[in-house]
Amino acid sequence: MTQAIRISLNAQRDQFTLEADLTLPARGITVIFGPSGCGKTTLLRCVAGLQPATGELDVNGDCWQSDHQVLAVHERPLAYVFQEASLFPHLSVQKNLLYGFVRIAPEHRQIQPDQAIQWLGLEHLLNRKPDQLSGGERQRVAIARALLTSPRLLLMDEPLSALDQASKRDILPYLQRLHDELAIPVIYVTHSLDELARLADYLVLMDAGRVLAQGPLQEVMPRLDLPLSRDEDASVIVTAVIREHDTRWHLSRSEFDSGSLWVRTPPATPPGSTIRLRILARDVSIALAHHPDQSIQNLLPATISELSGNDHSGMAMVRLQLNETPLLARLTNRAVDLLGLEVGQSVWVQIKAVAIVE
Ligand SMILES: Nc1ncnc2c1ncn2[C@@H]1O[C@H](COP(=O)(O)OP(=O)(O)OP(=O)(O)O)[C@@H](O)[C@H]1O
Repeated sequence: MTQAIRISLNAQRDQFTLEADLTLPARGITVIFGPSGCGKTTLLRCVAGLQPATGELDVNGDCWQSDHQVLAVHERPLAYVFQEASLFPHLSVQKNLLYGFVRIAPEHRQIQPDQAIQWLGLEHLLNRKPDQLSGGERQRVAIARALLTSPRLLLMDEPLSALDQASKRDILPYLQRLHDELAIPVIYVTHSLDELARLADYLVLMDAGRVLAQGPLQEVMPRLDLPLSRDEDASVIVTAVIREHDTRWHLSRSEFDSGSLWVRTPPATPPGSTIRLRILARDVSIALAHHPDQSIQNLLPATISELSGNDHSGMAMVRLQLNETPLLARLTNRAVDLLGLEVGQSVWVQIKAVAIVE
């Protein structure tokens, strides 16, 4: 049995055509990213069976759609979380949570209420009614309720977009927890590069109804041929392990495939903890020689693997390899010229800031 999500769906609505050919991992969070109107919601709706599409859909070995059969919406074991939580207003949080759960046969229940309540931090909210919750709390209840239906696939369509910045910040750690704890695959639509950087294991970039690129986050983000690398916040994601703390300066040494980086000590991360780092292209600078000043931190040897100038903006993007790990650096075209940078050259990169995103 193939453990993957195979989506090969075409749909047409008025002038808009969706052509999606995707193979997504059997578990983890796949983020669908692209400009407004590119078809992200249409894709989710076709997967859910809410919108007619032709083609094939196979979810971890179960056929949901083929030339011979098309499962109706209610026959697809999935859950859908929308921008606005649609909870039953007259039921308490607890009753909202149990609504779907009790309708699942006990032998098909993959997640127990206590587990979902703990993951989403709902213990103190169980007796409240939805109108006594904040927007972020309502959305956490909606996610827990969706999980308790034990879906084979969880679809999330911009679940944070209706929330203010503070509520988004509060809810993200709960979503991040789902990476490790949840065996159910998630397809997550967002406009936000920040959510993408924090949540995605696998990334699908869409444009005008088509798939521009798909692959593991670490492979897609550094690609210079894709629009993400031209974004003001272009960045790469690096997974690292905390090795030691410098308690005097509140810094920690984190080790990744290709070296070490000092980062601000994240809370509750004993040595051995895995963290996800986001390194923005604008925070990376390039030097031709090792600087003798030992106080400079996060200076690493690298090789230039690709260069792309942009005459219009005057800025260039440089792709570098630190052994196994790709990195992006945004420089002015003038700096590229002054330094005489070219592909294959060995240089030093200084990483001026590293954000811990998980
Ligand atoms: N009910 C509808 N009838 C006709 N066309 C529609 C309908 N809903 C959406 N569309 C069109 O389908 C295209 C894709 O829309 P969709 O909502 O899937 O995009 P999206 O990427 O999710 O956008 P956004 O990020 O703005 O939510 C758009 O061109 C849109 O105008």
